[in-house]
Amino acid sequence: MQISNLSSPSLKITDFSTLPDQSWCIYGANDSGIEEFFAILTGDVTPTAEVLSLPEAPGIISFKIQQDIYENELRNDDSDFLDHLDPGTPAIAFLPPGSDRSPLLAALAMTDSLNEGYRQLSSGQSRKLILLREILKGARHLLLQNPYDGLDQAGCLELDKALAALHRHQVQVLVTVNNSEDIPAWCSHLAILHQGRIVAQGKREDVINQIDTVQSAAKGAFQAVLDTLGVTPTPPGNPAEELVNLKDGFARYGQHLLFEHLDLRIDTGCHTLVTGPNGSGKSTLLHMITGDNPKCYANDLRIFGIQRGSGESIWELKRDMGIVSPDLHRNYRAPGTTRQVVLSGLFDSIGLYRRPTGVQEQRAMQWLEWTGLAGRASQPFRRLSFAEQRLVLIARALIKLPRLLILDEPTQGLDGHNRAGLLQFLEQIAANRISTILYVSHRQDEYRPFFRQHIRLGTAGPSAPMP
Ligand SMILES: Nc1ncnc2c1ncn2[C@@H]1O[C@H](COP(=O)(O)OP(=O)(O)OP(=O)(O)O)[C@@H](O)[C@H]1O
Repeated sequence: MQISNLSSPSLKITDFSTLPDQSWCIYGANDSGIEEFFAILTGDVTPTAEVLSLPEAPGIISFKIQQDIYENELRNDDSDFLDHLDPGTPAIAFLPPGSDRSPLLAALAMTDSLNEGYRQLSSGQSRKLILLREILKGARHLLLQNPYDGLDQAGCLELDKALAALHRHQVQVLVTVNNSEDIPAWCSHLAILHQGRIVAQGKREDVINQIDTVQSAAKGAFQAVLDTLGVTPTPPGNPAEELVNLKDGFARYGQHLLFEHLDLRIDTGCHTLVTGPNGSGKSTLLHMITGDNPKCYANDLRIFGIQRGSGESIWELKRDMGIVSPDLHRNYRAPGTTRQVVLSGLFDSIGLYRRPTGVQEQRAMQWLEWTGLAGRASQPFRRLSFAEQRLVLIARALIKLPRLLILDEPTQGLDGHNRAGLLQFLEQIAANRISTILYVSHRQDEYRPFFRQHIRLGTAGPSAPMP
């Protein structure tokens, strides 16, 4: 691969080249131009450049490819013409013939999911499936965008082993990452992208020390400040109210039991962390609480003191919730501007169908400033990068500072500064007793002290108070 004198709206790259025996990691913050750089490498964006020699027929993993597959599956959904839900293309059909014998399937815990339809896979499982597809098809070049995002810890380790083995077998692997902790040990070379330029490149051991300097010069886009919102903290002595109460809860699809005997009670201030391997039922549990999964009716579940299935309106319950999830992100496909997406959080809609007040407009602009996106307020949301879209969806959930904030892997695709910014803001929310937070993450550095209980799915003994 060779790039010389490349110029694009957000990148100026004088020289970048790789050799066949090298595997590269490109590290950059969300605003470094790294998403555009990846799109250039995959041929999705064509910049002006003196030399642009890119790998032929590479295997590609990216947020865009995952979204394209999902949207294609939606287009082919035949549920309306069948007497049952169309599960979509079975996972096995995405893999090259003979893949079912690959040990990597078991290593990534995907053997039991091969007959499930693509849309039934959990977000981590669908990412693993596309990773498997690209790895097993035997491409000589792999281009992977944030490959560890959304994978459970065991999955990250197994993927790391597989990529290290591919590197040893002369497959040229290039990964881009937004978090320095994700820089893999097996990559032989490292480049750092900062403000649209490659500021360091070379052997991993020669460049890694420069990460700290670049990180301290950067600052994340997410800069929300609770004080300026003018919200009154809830007095400490206020009695706690019951927000969620699930008794002896269970979730099952056919023969596949996700969890059972789960007691989950969340009162105001009882910020709750939910963890567990990919496919253990975290999103299913959260969808039961948000009313987006019919399993809530089969369970003894009270939300805000109201028994589910008692004729209540889900929209009334949603009024007190703010939600971010991989599922919301991939389904936020309604046309609209960035500003309209933030405003839609006030009405719990996908798309904006009501006229907001002047105060609401101002508040949305305030949130766009806090996410570094005020300049893109009038641009179509779908044209933003994945990380920018994620920041907008976070703003959409936070704009109404709801009683219950449901954040399912909210930091996917975000860099360290943005993750830290969001978690600091959540800390402020918790300290001022504004919202109660229900949070899912695979990243251990997000397991902050403000969480009061920890629900572990997919392991013995599902629930425990935080140590
Ligand atoms: N409609 C459905 N029909 C059959 N199985 C389903 C359906 N929806 C989800 N599943 C299965 O339920 C399991 C749990 O999915 P869920 O999304 O809750 O997992 P998760 O713990 O959130 O995973 P991840 O960490 O990857 O996001 C998965 O194995 C998934 O394939």
